[in-house]
Amino acid sequence: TLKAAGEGRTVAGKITEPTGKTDKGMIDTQPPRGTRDFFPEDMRLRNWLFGEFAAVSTAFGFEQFDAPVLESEELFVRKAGEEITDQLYNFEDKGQRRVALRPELTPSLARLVLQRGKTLPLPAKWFAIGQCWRYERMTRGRRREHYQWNMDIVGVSGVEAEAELLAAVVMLFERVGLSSRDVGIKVSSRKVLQSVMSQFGVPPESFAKVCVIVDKLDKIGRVKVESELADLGVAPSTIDGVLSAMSLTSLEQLADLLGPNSEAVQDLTRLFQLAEGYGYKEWLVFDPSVVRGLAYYTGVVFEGFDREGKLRAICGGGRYDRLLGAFGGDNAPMAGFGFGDAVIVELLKESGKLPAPPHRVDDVVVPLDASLRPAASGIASRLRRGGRSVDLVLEAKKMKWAFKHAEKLNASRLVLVGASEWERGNVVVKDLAKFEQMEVPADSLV
Ligand SMILES: Nc1ccc(Br)nc1
Repeated sequence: TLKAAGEGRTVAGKITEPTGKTDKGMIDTQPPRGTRDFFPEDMRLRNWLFGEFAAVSTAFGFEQFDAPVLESEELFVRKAGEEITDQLYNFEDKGQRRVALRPELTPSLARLVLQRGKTLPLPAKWFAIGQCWRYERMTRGRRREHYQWNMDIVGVSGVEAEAELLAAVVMLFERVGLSSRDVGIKVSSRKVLQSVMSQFGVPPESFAKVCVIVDKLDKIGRVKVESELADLGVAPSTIDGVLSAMSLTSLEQLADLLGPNSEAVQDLTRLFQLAEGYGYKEWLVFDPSVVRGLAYYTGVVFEGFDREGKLRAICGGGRYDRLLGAFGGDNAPMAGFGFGDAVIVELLKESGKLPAPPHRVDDVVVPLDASLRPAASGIASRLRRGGRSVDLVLEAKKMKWAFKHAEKLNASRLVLVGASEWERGNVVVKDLAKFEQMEVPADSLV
């Protein structure tokens, strides 16, 4: 007997062996810990969402790329204490190579850009939708994989690149039915932190680590942030300076703190001006507490959030002008974002905006007699070659069953191949939307 168990169904019986076989000799039908199966109904939703991702990227003239899920570990080894590298899904393969399942797509993008080198026409505007992995102790029971949509611009040093990327994020939100009342995008720049830290004499080499620690403020609280910064040798007075800068609420206040000529103020002022031109300024919120947790960001950073504050960041991104240099190449200005497939679905579900794309076909073709199967198959082939999706009934079925089957498949038409009509070279076509039935020459059917 099948019983529903957790998220999937298993044959009755307890798992008795390390291989996961039950005492009934059945394999464990659940996917590996932290991973998901996509049944057809899940796949239809995923295809819809990824279709929206790709449609936005295409609307912005971006080209799609991909790279292996499996990468050399060295691509992701960074010494800034990031969660993403602490949870790297890495291992040694049978050739004693240190490899890892990619936790993000940006280092792979950088590798491909370096591979093309000077032959890559700039600016390059690339997007990808790829599965990314982390290995987290299951104590927290979180997923170990998700799909991430990335858009990146290589070769544009001005915040025009970030403005374009933010426009793409806004377009996605609008296409899936969300407004600036539902979600917003917090925007800041790491140059804020950089300016404050240099005012307090913090050495530049600590910059990435300080950002990673400060990014955890919401998660671990001020006391722990202060102690981790103190472990880095950052004086309490500096911490006060950093944290007070992060509590500013306007660009005017930022200009008072850093001076109107600070790069952070100029970048952000320009960015908000550009947002006005695109018409999405009301989606943006200046929030200097946003630093993002990736070590390689160097400038503007941003993250999408639900205004009810119930969920984790929906997406995140920013400028990272020194990643190619970190890989031993010549630097080029780069900016991009990552947009996961999980939080957005949670948000749409909670807002009652999650679509449930149905399985449907255009036509159901059914031979009403075994001798008419070759004729029915020929009709199905011709309809398919003409671009229609056709469910050809593969077993001997009566008309009543075929009718119910066509309705279940949300078909537009039911094509009945019956002996008497076929003798006249005809078939019966039931239009299931208009509830009409016609006998038509088989050869005329398209
Ligand atoms: N980086 C990363 C990978 C996989 C998941 Br789930 N979350 C974050």
